[in-house]
Amino acid sequence: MTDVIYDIEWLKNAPDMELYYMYRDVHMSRQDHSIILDNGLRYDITVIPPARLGSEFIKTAGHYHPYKGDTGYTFPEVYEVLKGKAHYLLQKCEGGRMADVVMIEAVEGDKVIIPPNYGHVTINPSNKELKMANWVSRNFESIYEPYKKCGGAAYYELTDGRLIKNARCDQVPEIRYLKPTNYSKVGFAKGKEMYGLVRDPGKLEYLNYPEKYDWLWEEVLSDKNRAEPPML
Ligand SMILES: O=P(O)(O)OC[C@H]1O[C@](O)(CO)[C@@H](O)[C@@H]1O
Repeated sequence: MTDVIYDIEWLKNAPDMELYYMYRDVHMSRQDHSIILDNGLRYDITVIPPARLGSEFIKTAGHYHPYKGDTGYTFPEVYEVLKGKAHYLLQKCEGGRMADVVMIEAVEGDKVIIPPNYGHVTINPSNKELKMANWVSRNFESIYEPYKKCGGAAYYELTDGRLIKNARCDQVPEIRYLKPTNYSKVGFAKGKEMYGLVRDPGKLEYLNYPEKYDWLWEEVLSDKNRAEPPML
């Protein structure tokens, strides 16, 4: 984490803290687990306690996912906020420059799809615990190097509410604020945890076959989903 933190002064004397907790490959029964394995999926839970990294809100390290073979699509992911509030900060690098930066604010029950070719960081911008779940393909490992090399994501979210551009990133565009992707078309239902999709894994097919879902990626990234910038 030391490579991706904004407040370098704070870091000099920062305590050795546990920042967040990831529970991997969670399932409620053996039968569920065998469906999850058969479909090449993984369900994880992440808990990010409220904390500050000096003048910055606590966040995950940030990573990209690898390309799926030669499809030109990296593996996507989907999150659900189980408790608290999250800011998902997505970024896409193209031809060596930052082509798009998106922030999605999500609260309990919201689902947020991370489309292919976007890296992501999750920020807990509150003084309460954030608990979230994700479905993702189990067929890859995350790539951390680009975030480490740049000293973090394209923006840092400070505890006074400001979003500061990362000076080490080239030509950073303004943030586009989008709404959560609570789409019934991919099986999400208000008030229902997406863990339940273990009974309908076809609805999660886009996680392993992103090349078949252009309509979904268009929708997820569309300016029609514009939201107001979040208020602290
Ligand atoms: O790998 P990082 O950047 O620490 O981010 C952790 C997040 O990524 C995931 O490992 C999956 O992309 C989640 O389970 C977790 O919330």
